[in-house]
Amino acid sequence: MSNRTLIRGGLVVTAADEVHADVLIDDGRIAALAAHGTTVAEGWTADRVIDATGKYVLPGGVDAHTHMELPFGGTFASDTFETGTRAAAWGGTTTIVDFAVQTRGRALREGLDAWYAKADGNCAIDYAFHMILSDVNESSLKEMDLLVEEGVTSFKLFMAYPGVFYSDDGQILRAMQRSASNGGLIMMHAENGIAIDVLVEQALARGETDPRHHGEVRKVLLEAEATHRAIQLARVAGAPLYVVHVSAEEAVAELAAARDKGLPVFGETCPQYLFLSTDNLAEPDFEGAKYVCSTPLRPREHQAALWRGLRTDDLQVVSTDHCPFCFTGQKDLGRGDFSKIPNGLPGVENRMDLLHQAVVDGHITRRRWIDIACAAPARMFGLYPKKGTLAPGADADVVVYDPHAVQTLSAETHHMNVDYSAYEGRTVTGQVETVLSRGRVVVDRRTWTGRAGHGLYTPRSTCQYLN
Ligand SMILES: NC(=O)NCCC(=O)O
Ligand SMILES: [Zn+2]
Ligand SMILES: [Zn+2]
Repeated sequence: MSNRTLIRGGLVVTAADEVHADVLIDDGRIAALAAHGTTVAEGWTADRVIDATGKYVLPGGVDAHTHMELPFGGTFASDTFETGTRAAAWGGTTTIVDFAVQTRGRALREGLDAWYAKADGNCAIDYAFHMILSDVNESSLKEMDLLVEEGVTSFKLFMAYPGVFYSDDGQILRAMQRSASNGGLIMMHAENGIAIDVLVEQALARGETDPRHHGEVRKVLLEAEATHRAIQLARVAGAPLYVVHVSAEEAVAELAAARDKGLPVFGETCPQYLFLSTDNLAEPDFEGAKYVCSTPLRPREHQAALWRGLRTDDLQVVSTDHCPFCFTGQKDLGRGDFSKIPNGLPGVENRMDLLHQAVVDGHITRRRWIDIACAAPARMFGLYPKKGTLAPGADADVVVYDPHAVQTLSAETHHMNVDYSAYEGRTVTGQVETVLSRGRVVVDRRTWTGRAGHGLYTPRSTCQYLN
C-alpha cells in the first residue's frame, strides 16, 4: 500500500542549501525534492499534501545531549523517555542521543541494557545512546570495543563530580587510547572537579550557601584548565575529542588553539550558555536554583565568544544537555547548601526556537542554524545522512517551521515534565508548525498526533568528521 506525503510550497533549508522545493516522502523516507510547480507536471501523487507556503521545511533537529530519567544528587531527571521525547518533537527535534550510565563497580553492559529498557516502547521520536564511563578499568575498556560494534560509538568521561562520575587522568588516558583504536569518540565534561570540591567546601564554611555560589566556585579557569588538559591527553593518546557543554570564553580559546594546530578536537555549547547568565543564578529567593547546571552559567560577556565559536566552526554543535529537575521537590534539595542542588536545566523543547531567534538576531545564518542543530550533531555521532538533512534516502524527519509566528516561552505552555521554564516570559520569533518522524506526522499544525513507541532505537556509525 502506498504511503506518500508531499510537502508543497516551502523553502527547504539544510546545512548546505536553501531551495524553494517540494518534498516527496515515500514510506518513511525522502523520495525526492523538486522545484515548485514541477511536481504536478511530473505527475507526483501523494496520499497527503502538506501546504508549507511561506514556511521553512527543515530536517528534524538532532539533540545529541539529553538526560532523560538521569539519577543525580539523590533524585531523577523529571522527564521520562515518553515525556521528554514528546516535548522534543513539539520543539522540532526528531532524534535524541541520550546517555546510558555505567554504575561504579558494574559493567557497561548492565548500564546500557537498563537504558535500552527505559526507552524501549516509550519514545515518540528516534533515539540512540552514548555511554557514560564512571569506572574505567580493564573490563570496561574491553567492553568499549563491543559497544562501538553495537552502535554505541561515543563515551562520556567526567573530570568533575569526584566520587560519582569522576575519572582521573590515568583512567581518561586509558579510555582515550582505547577509543583511538576502536573508533569511539570521547566526550569530555571538562571541569577540574577536585579543585572545585575544595572551593565548595571553603564557600560553605564561610556560610555562602545560595545558588549563585555554584557559579562562583566552578571557576572559568578550572573549565579552561580541564579543557586544556583533556586536549593534551587526547593528543598523547592519538584520539579525537569532543568537549561537551562549553561555557567559557577561555575554554573556546583552548579548542580554537587546538583546531588551529589541525587536531581532531570538537566542541559543543548549549542554549543556556548563549541566552542565560550568572544574573539568573543570582535571582533572589532561591530562584537561582532553577539555573544550576555544570558547567555553570557564566557572566554575559562570555556569550560573544560562544557565538563567534559557532560562526567560525571552533564549536560545531548546539545540544541542550536537557536534564530537568522540578523547582519544587527537586531543586529544593539544595536549600541551605548550593552543592546539593541537582545539576541540570530543561531545554529539549526550546533549542530549535532559540537558535532560530539567533538567526533573527543576526548571530548565525539560517544554514548555520540547521548545521549546528541538525547536520553537525548527526555527522559527529554517526547518524548522517539518515538524520540531519533532507535528501533522497534520508529518514523523513521533517519540520515545517513558521518563521513569522511569535511565541512566548513558558512553563504554562511547554510540554516538558518540569514545573518551570528556564526561559519564562521570553518572546521568540518562529515556531514549529508540523513535525514528521520517519514520515509519520507527530505534530500536525500544533496538535499532537504522535504516540509513545513510534520512536525507534537507532544504532550509530563512528564519528563522520574524521573520514
Ligand atoms: N550538566 C548538568 O548540569 N547536568 C547533567 C550532567 C552533565 O551533563 O554533567
Ligand atoms: Zn557534563
Ligand atoms: Zn549532560
